[in-house]
Amino acid sequence: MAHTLYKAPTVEELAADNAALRARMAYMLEQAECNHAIMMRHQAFDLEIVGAASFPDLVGTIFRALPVISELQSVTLSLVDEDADIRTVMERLGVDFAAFPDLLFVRGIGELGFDLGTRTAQSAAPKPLLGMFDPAGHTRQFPQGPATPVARLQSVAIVPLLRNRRIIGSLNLGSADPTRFTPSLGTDFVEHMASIIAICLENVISNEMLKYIGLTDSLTGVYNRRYIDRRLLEEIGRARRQDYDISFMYIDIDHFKRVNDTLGHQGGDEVLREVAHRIKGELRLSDALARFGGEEFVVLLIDADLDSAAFVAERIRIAISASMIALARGLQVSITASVGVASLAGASDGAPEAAAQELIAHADEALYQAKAGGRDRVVRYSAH
Ligand SMILES: Nc1nc2c(ncn2[C@@H]2O[C@H](COP(=O)(O)OP(=O)(O)OP(=O)(O)O)[C@@H](O)[C@H]2O)c(=O)[nH]1
Repeated sequence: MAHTLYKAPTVEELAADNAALRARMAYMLEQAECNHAIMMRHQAFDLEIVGAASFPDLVGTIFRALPVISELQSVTLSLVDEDADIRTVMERLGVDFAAFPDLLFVRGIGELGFDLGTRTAQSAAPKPLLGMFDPAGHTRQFPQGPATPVARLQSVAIVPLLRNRRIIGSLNLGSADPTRFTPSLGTDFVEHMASIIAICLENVISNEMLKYIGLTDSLTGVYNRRYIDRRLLEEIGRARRQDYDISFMYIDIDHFKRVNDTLGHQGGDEVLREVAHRIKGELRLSDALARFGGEEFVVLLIDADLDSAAFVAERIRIAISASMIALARGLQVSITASVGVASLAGASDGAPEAAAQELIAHADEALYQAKAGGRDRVVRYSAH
């Protein structure tokens, strides 16, 4: 009978095994700690983006934090903005897109790079595209620029941003590690991250849209009274702190009732839109134009005393009356406007709310005098 001889390991062998096991355990522990740290960083990131109060706040956080916590060389976002509504509204709300070179807009989902086939509302959502970076094929997601060192990218993940199966854009992740994103890799993690980003994006975009709608006049697209009331208080505070003057003007179309009576309400609306356009053409970017309702426009001029405001008012009056306004049905109409101007220097030094009311009342009084004096003129407020 053959015996298998069992040879007891030597003490040295046991010690070596032991050391190898310990090293392996230490490595696994280190990996677990590392994964835990990554998870915690991602949780903190999720919390931060969920708490973002505005669109610039959200995209700023994504571009600042995601490359760091995910150890990526490039993170960009492509947003579907078919009619450029998102871009227009954000610009109107003061978002500086130059600060976000990694924020990209596309006109349709076809431009995102996913294989959509004949996509219907019932189609399955597209999956993330993981693979080697292709300098020719990925220029749309990773445009060359100082902020996006494309040359160093080796592998990329293009992850769809989905809201209720609707594709709102893509999250584009670029790594210098060729093995970071490979087609065989699981996509649960990046899909989860993209779903949180998509929810946050949709939320802030709808909030900004609501903010915009709440502060603008739907007929002419200029600001409304709520905006001016708020802005005036801020500007009065700033003007007093920095010791400059601000002015306010009321612009009222003359005999607008006649315009409406002869051209109809729709014709009147067209005139209002064109007048808003002409006034805007005479203003600086820092000035604010609003419709206070009816045929009354107001302008808030920053860093302008009564003299310069009256000068601008005269330019506006001429721009309104200088040429006929062409209407959709081939008709033309000639109109004039009366303007009342007042400045903060002419108001008392009370609380900003009282000063704002006084400034508006002074401009209104000057407007009344312009109407009483024969219309088509500018009158500056002066205390009697
Ligand atoms: N088309 C149009 N008309 C409006 C709108 N809001 C107010 N109006 C009209 O504006 C006219 C204002 O008329 P009035 O306040 O009597 O003044 P006016 O005819 O402009 O005369 P003066 O201001 O004294 O020169 C009215 O006919 C309103 O119906 C609007 O949103 N669209």
